[in-house]
Amino acid sequence: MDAAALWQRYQDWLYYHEGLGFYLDVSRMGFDDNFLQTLQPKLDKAFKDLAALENGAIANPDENRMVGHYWLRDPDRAPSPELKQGIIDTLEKIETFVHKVHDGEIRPPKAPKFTDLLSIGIGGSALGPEFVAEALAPDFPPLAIHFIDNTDPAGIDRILTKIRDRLASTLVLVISKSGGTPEPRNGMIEVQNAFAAQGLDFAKQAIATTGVGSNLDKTAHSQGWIATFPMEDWVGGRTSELSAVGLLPAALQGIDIRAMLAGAKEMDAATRIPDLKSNPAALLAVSWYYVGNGKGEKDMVILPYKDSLLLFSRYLQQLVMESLGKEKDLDGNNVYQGIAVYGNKGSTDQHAYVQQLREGVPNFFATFIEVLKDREGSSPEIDPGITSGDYLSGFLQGTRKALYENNRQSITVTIPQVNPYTVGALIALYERAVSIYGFLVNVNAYHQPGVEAGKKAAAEILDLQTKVVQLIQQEGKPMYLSQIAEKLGATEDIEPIYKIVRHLAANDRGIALHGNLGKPNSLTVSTT
Ligand SMILES: O=P(O)(O)OC[C@H]1O[C@](O)(CO)[C@@H](O)[C@@H]1O
Repeated sequence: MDAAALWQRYQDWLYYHEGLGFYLDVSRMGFDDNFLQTLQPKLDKAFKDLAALENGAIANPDENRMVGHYWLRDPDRAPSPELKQGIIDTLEKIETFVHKVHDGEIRPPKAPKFTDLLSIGIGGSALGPEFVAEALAPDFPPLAIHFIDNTDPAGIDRILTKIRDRLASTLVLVISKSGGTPEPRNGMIEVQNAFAAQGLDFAKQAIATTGVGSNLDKTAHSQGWIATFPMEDWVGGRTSELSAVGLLPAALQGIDIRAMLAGAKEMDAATRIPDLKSNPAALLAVSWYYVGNGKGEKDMVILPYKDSLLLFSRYLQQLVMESLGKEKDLDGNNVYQGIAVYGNKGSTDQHAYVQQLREGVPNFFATFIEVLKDREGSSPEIDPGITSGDYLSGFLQGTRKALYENNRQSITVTIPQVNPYTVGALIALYERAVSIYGFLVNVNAYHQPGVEAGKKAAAEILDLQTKVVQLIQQEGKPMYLSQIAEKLGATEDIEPIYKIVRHLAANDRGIALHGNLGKPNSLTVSTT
């Protein structure tokens, strides 16, 4: 396309939302009218399905659940007065609680005020709060946030070491919808140990956000934690950032959560319009469908040109991949759907992987996130008439152009600045784009059956470990791996047994390996 035609296409397809100061440019995606006409019936159905979802349909049939994250920012849309009141009450509870913490009315037993917030959670119970903290936390927040989002002992130590002198003034927030996920449970127990070691009363410094009646909820109540906040059955983990999961830690850090909700509500209204050109979420979903043939054939590379949006791609990775990455469609056919998401930030990535994007395997499309405002206040000139922000803006334009010239397609999302209002809007935009795309490809975007297989296998490994250790202790003499496997009636598990004992031996856990470490069959295993 020559420059004039491209400029025309840019203007024809440019979406602008005045209230949000938000632009979406899909002109560098190659769809044509023919494609759009063919897709229109599916898109019309997706709009209808989405309207039904918002009205309280069981949009997650496998789990027999409603999907209600859109009600969180517009409680009037909740399908019953009770649900509406629940949303309003939780928001008020969060605000009252946060006010009291900031004022020192709710305070730790051995310090005048809480200074730090330690958030323990994983997946949807971590990625949203992490993204928002990185994007929006003030430089000197009332409570400085730290995250434990794994069961990595060294990672836990790193955080606990960082805050060890302020543990007495640290508020611990355990987030888990199910209240039974191993990683946050392990993190919680390790943090409880750290509190005990300093003679601190964990319960007097702990709060939880979890499903009502979950194990975590019961623990928090029986131990007398300061407070618990509900996570509703109809909010999925990966769409929970604008529920208590994300709002509570955000508010504790001094972030304006009402503005986040208002931005999301505004974007929800814009993305509810059943017309492609007037609906930025539909424009995204249709672009994704086009570029990947409705089968996720191209990866989504997220390139925000703003340091504070660094974690947006990690956040989107779960939102998109856990929602869309499905073996079966809603009719039970094997479809192996999904869109792979990765990214980091520009212009940093230009010096990492943009080389491959421009010239290598063309298996992706890029999404540039552009922020118009460079910084608060004025910028010094780096070259005559040129600032650092001009460079950043120039690099974005340059990379977009260079990719296009080599037939690499891209979308550009433009926001006026990074603030609670625009971040709320971005979250809502992608939540709804995922909903629409899910309907376009006919998958249940709200369950995650594939995660269960790995969890189950891990639990079996831990059971096997207990048996292996008991056997080695009982035998009291070195044994070959094959002997262990045979005695346990687990000959098929010889490889996991080897990995278990190798891990224990590396961690002074009373197990030793003898023989050639490079030849597992030669090894004998004993107690130390
Ligand atoms: O909040 P929970 O129940 O601890 O779950 C954490 C995460 O685990 C998953 O269930 C599976 O990865 C996610 O969907 C969820 O966000």
